[in-house]
Amino acid sequence: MKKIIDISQPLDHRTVVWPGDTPFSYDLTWTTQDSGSVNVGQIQMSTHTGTHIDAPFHFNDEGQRVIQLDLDVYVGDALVIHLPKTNSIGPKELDGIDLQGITRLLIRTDAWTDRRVFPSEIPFLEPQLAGYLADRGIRLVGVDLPSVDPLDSKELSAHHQLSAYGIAILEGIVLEHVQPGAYELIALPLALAEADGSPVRAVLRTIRDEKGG
Ligand SMILES: Nc1ccccc1C(=O)C[C@H](N)C(=O)O
Ligand SMILES: [Zn+2]
Ligand SMILES: [Zn+2]
Repeated sequence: MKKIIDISQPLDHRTVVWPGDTPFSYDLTWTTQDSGSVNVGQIQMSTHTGTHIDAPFHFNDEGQRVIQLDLDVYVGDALVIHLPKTNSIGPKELDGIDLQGITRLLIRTDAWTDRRVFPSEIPFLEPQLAGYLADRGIRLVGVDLPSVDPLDSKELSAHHQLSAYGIAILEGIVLEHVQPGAYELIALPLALAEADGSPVRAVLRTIRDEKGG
């Protein structure tokens, strides 16, 4: 059986959000007692909460909204690489990693493992990484961090460069329990027609069948 590894952050009122952004809440609009039959919930959240994807509209007024995104990118073979203790990630950090035939690259930095607090500093993707990845056929990059740019960045160079090269952005994945290697990724956004981003349930499936077929 192919094993499913959950790489999503759980969403509840404790989930840490970008400073100043909408906290996550789940409340019951009706309880079985009120309604006589059902519990019906409502959620309020920022589109950039927990494990999520960015649509280009997040950083570009003319950019694609979530529903316009090509879903192919969010399902398929992915390579998990481990780059701990690095301040930034550029072509140099990927030197020696064979990206031949890789379409989706997930980077485990282990720089945000205490997810009860928003990090004060994170490793970021160097803008020149976008062209390097695109040249090698990468169409999605995922990070175990709340952003691909430095937290205080207003230019969002990595976001813009990745988007310019047609590379999709997946943020806030949980990889500390994942060994580097090849997997199948599934991280589909909701069919949000207007949104700039979407929470995803991100999972990895092991490629090779484990014992028991
Ligand atoms: N929620 C925010 C509120 C204000 C300013 C930025 C954010 C972000 O989410 C940026 C981050 N690079 C992101 O794409 O998730
Ligand atoms: Zn985001
Ligand atoms: Zn982002």
